[in-house]
Amino acid sequence: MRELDRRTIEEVGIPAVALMENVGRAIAEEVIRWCRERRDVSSGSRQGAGSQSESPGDLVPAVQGDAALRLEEPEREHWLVLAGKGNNGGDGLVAARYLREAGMRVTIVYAVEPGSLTGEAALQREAARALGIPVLVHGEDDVDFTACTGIVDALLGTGSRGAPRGAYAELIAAANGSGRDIVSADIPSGLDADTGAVHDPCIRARRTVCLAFLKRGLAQFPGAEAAGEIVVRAIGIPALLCAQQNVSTFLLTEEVLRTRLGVDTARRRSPDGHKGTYGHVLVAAGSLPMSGAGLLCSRAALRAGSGLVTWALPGPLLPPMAGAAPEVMLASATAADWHEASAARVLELLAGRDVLAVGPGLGRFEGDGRWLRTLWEEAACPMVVDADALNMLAASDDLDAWKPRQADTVLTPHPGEMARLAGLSTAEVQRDRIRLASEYAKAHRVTLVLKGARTVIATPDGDAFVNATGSPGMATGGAGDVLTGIIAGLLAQGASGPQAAAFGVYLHGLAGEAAARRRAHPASLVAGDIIEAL
Ligand SMILES: NC(=O)C1=CN([C@@H]2O[C@H](COP(=O)(O)OP(=O)(O)OC[C@H]3O[C@@H](n4cnc5c(N)ncnc54)[C@H](OP(=O)(O)O)[C@@H]3O)[C@@H](O)[C@H]2O)[C@@H](O)CC1
Ligand SMILES: [K+]
Repeated sequence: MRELDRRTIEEVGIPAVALMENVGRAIAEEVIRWCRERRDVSSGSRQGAGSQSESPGDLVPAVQGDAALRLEEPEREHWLVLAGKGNNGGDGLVAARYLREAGMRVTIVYAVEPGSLTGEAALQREAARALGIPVLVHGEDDVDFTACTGIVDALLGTGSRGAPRGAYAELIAAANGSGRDIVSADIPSGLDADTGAVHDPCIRARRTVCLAFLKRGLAQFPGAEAAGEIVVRAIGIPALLCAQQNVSTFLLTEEVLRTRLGVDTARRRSPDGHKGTYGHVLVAAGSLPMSGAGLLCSRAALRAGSGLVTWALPGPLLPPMAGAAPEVMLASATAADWHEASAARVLELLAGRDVLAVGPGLGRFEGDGRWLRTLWEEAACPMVVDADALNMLAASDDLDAWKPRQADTVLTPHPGEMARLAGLSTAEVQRDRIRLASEYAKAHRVTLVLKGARTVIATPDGDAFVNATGSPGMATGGAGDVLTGIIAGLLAQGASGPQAAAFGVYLHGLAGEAAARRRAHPASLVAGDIIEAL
């Protein structure tokens, strides 16, 4: 983003102050829209909008036009604009001007002595002064947060480094403690825009007006939560430059699925297709205490469209599982529990089948690292590796010594499994999910699905996709087994590893949302509901 700003100003010649004017106006429009929605909600004329949002991090569409700056009885509003010394502060000063023009009461609160503002921010300081907008300076004047109806946070933007210091930290804490609604300019001050890490303190915004493009830190938790609703507003960066910029991180939308990944999201089935047209998944999963994992995975593969699914499982599980899902074929992979030599039988069962999904509910057993290595090296088809199979991978000394796989490989770790794979703590994994997933995927030539709210899909070529579909109700046992089945089902129909992983995660989330809507409360969602909602 900073490079695009720079090129717009230096190479195209659009002055920084012109961009800042667009930015400040966009922020003012979104503040006014916030005021309107808040009034609608409190008067009961509209429900579920604006301040009623229960989904922090949701992207909401922008509304523009001349009417966007009109508010009835604007004098009922008194907003404080907290301004830092950099360009983010300058954005806030422009917004203050537009809000004042709209008839609202506005007070600028400088974090630093206003004389220390430089560049475009200093120009805006003079414009605000010329218009007589009231000013307070932190440290010199008392700032009464209880006297305002809302706060614009223009303290720190993409130029911020580390935890907010001094006056910035004090103003952030006071703003959060005021209980007033906060609208942030670009990012909530105190957020790391790259990783989504939330410093102490960090603004807790109701709405964030993100400029030009969604910043990675807003697409990831906990950053998404600090941002509240997110509105992305154009600021005048030419499309030509955007196209030239080598962007490799994307929010996963249907458009991105189509254009960046080449997924045909509206694909029809051919009228003369038959079950063999749509592939055959072999699921190697399940053990006595966790047989359901294999069942969920197999059923999900069918619901995702795989023509046939065979579930390879320990022989003693066959009788109880027969009839549990009549559409799934069962095959005995071993006479008793899983053991090292049963890998050969799984390979045998793979003959004539198109995809291997391995891991859900397997448990750990003697020689399981060698068991997995045999499948990894010998299975010539695409493979999804999940759950205990990931732990086997993590426990094996050196993945790089294994024979490289000839077909696509998709790994689907949750943060704990990722931590074991990467030799880090779970907290370290969560601190910078996109970077970590990308590095692992590139280094090991796999597609990596790092699960959790805002799942990251990283491809061997270095692209990363952040998924925004899903429901908190999906935090339930078996949801991961369902995802593995969906991805395997898509692979069976000819999708590549990155296509199947990204489209699979996207669909899994949509199905979870649909399933959650059918319940009175998302907490009662169970994994099987996701399969039924597909
Ligand atoms: N480029 C453009 O033309 C456009 C940019 N735009 C806008 O500009 C924003 C980026 O602006 P920016 O680069 O001026 O940095 P910004 O975030 O305002 O603050 C940096 C200042 O804060 C300070 N500081 C840093 N860390 C700190 C900390 N932890 N705790 C305390 N202080 C800290 C640091 O001061 P220092 O410590 O270095 O003296 C520095 O002076 C961007 O997000 C968008 O809103 C748009 O208008 C479009 C056009
Ligand atoms: K900000």
